[in-house]
Amino acid sequence: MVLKAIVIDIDGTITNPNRSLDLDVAKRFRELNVPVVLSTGNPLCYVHAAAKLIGISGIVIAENGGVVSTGFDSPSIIAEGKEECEKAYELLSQYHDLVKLDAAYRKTEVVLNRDVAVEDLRSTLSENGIDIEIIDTGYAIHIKSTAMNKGTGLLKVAELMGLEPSDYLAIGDSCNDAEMMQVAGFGIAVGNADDEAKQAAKYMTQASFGKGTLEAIEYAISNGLL
Ligand SMILES: O=C(O)COP(=O)(O)O
Ligand SMILES: [Mg+2]
Repeated sequence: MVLKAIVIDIDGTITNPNRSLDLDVAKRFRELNVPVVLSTGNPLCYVHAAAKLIGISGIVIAENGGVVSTGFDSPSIIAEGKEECEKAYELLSQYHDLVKLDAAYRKTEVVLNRDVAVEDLRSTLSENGIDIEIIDTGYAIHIKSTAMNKGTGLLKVAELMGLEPSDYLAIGDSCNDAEMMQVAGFGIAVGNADDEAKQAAKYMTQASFGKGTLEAIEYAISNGLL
């Protein structure tokens, strides 16, 4: 066994196409003898509820690395940058019709409904000389600081768990998983993954969504990685 833990995305990776949790994945996590860390673009309350119900670690990565929780009942590490995201949002909303998501819960990002083209948002920002990242995960558009991502989140999580980032198997489906896969010891993209996630991964499963994750875990075990 080379790897000592799993860090894994939520939407598109442990879910079904309708965003419901794949129950076979939850069951499989409980049988594993390595810790499983959820890593998501969703806010902390969402991922903590998911982790508690699945029955896995309260150490999680939320808001694309902006928020790293040190446990269910312990304080979180919250990155700087919310203010610059709000400024970018104010500017963008002068040119585009935008709908904010989860605004009450977000500590580090501004997140938008996917009814606007990201390329148009990026053009508006660059025309106005604003250096901020805009990503589309397939589930939401995130206005985020360039200083944090799931890869920087994994560095913090590894430190909290007394492990190296290279000790983790990273599994994901989208552009926001790329840095985490690059920092981890081995990255697997599920079959429904976007091009950026596929490029960052060392292996891609045939199956998609939660079934892809089940395949990824079996691949890692049968190849002596887990
Ligand atoms: O928050 C999103 O946009 C997608 O969430 P995910 O990182 O769990 O896939
Ligand atoms: Mg995802």
